[in-house]
Amino acid sequence: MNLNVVAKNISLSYKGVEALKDVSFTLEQGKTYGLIGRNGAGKTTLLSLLASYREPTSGSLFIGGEDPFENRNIMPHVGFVYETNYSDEYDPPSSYFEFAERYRPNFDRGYAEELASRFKIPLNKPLKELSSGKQSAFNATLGLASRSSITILDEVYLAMDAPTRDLFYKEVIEEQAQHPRIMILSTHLVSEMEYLFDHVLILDNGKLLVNEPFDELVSRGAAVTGSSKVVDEFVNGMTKLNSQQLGDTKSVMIYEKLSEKQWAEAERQGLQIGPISLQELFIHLTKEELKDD
Ligand SMILES: Nc1ncnc2c1ncn2[C@@H]1O[C@H](COP(=O)(O)OP(=O)(O)OP(=O)(O)O)[C@@H](O)[C@H]1O
Repeated sequence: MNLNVVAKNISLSYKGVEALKDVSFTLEQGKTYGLIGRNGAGKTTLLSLLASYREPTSGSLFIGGEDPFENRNIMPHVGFVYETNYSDEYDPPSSYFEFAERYRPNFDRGYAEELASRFKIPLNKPLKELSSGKQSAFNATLGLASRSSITILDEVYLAMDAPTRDLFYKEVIEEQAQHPRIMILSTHLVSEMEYLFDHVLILDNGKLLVNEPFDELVSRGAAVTGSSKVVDEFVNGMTKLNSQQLGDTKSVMIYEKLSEKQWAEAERQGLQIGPISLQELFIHLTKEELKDD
């Protein structure tokens, strides 16, 4: 079943709050998407549409060519896991696995138990008694082992410690190799997760600011460093994200695909051009006002 996602001009308003504004994108099987945005940018709102928890106020959303809302052909194939409050949950992980086995067509119980063992999650202890890190790892386990064609993980990694997150990232890569699907990872941990992303979506105040393959996006960011006057002349007319100066040395972050001619010109003028990370792009693209100095 080819369950690609096509979103066209989607907007969603809560009472008085326009959380998503005219957002369009497509998602393809086999790719891992990084969904990034500042607090309140609309990430969870967007994911709740994909999971059919809500309907858009306007625009259209298709999964596998069909409207997913209350659609029994589609919903079992969309797995949405997010930080859940288990403080009143007496059921143990094993009960959730039984439930998932019944309702998730691709759920792999053997893999879920293997992951639980690697994450050291006790299978028969009430969820309310697990530490928050183990609860997060349990959520990630459910998401990975469900092997849903559309697997959505909304910030489930925040409470995990660093070694557990590392284990989780390795599983994401391994799962995409063995059981390719659409994986959407919503996160604030941009710097440590960026190597997982094939494609990046950046939401900013409900608008889709970036919708690009990871490699293309980062190749458009660069830090130009050199003598202040030469740098200023070189970056004149380019989109500038940030600048720093120490004595006569200036470094300007640009958001621009440089041509071969520009690279050669930079070299001729003794300028250094270095890469910038997705995290830096994210910080500067979504700050309140772009600097223009
Ligand atoms: N149920 C709701 N009722 C009213 N407004 C809401 C509701 N849920 C979210 N919002 C508003 O919609 C906007 C987007 O919220 P959303 O939770 O989608 O952002 P987010 O990017 O997931 O944020 P965070 O990173 O803080 O989790 C915010 O302004 C938020 O206050």
